[in-house]
Amino acid sequence: MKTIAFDLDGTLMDSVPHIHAAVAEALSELGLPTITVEETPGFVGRGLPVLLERVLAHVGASPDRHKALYDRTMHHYVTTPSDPASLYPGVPEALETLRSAGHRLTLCTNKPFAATETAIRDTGLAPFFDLVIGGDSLPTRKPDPAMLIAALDGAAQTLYVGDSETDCETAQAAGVPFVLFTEGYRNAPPETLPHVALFSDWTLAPDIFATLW
Ligand SMILES: O=C(O)COP(=O)(O)O
Ligand SMILES: [Mg+2]
Repeated sequence: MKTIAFDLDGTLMDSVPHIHAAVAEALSELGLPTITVEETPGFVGRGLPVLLERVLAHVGASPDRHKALYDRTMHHYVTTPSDPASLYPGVPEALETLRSAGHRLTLCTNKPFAATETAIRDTGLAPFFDLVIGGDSLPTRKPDPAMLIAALDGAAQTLYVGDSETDCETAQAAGVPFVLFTEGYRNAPPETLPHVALFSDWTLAPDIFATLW
């Protein structure tokens, strides 16, 4: 049995439309300029507090608006349903195959825990995971390794599957083999991120992972 930890946004789910909707609604309520869907991936990856710091700087608003923006964004984040169609094709089938093979699956995401719970409930992913660590579950977030260490829970044989520089740095810091999903919200070319494997198609993931042990 292996323990495989997964990132969520940009790895299992194309969550940018959902994140954008929550942030844009909150910006509008606060009377601030908005952001586009196209700009949104550039803000994602280091958790919601950092995302909103980046958004405030981008729209030219004062950092003093951060708490109000955080509270309103969280409200929309947890009350706006996530669409199961936002899962990358083949994700539920791949997780099912990995579970059936006896592996333990966990989630290690910088998305706030409450928003993670609603997203995995709405998209039907919740039953696959033995453990969920969100971006506010611990005092630190990725790329600090503490979240990933907690998500792997002392397992001897592990993998971390993620889409971004943040995930790669986290895996390196934790000493965990990193598998890169290439279709998420990465800025740098794949070859610049150390990885034991990479893939772009979830239907191939279980077979690719099986070559790693
Ligand atoms: O919320 C974020 O900033 C990114 O979330 P992730 O860690 O699931 O990619
Ligand atoms: Mg991600």
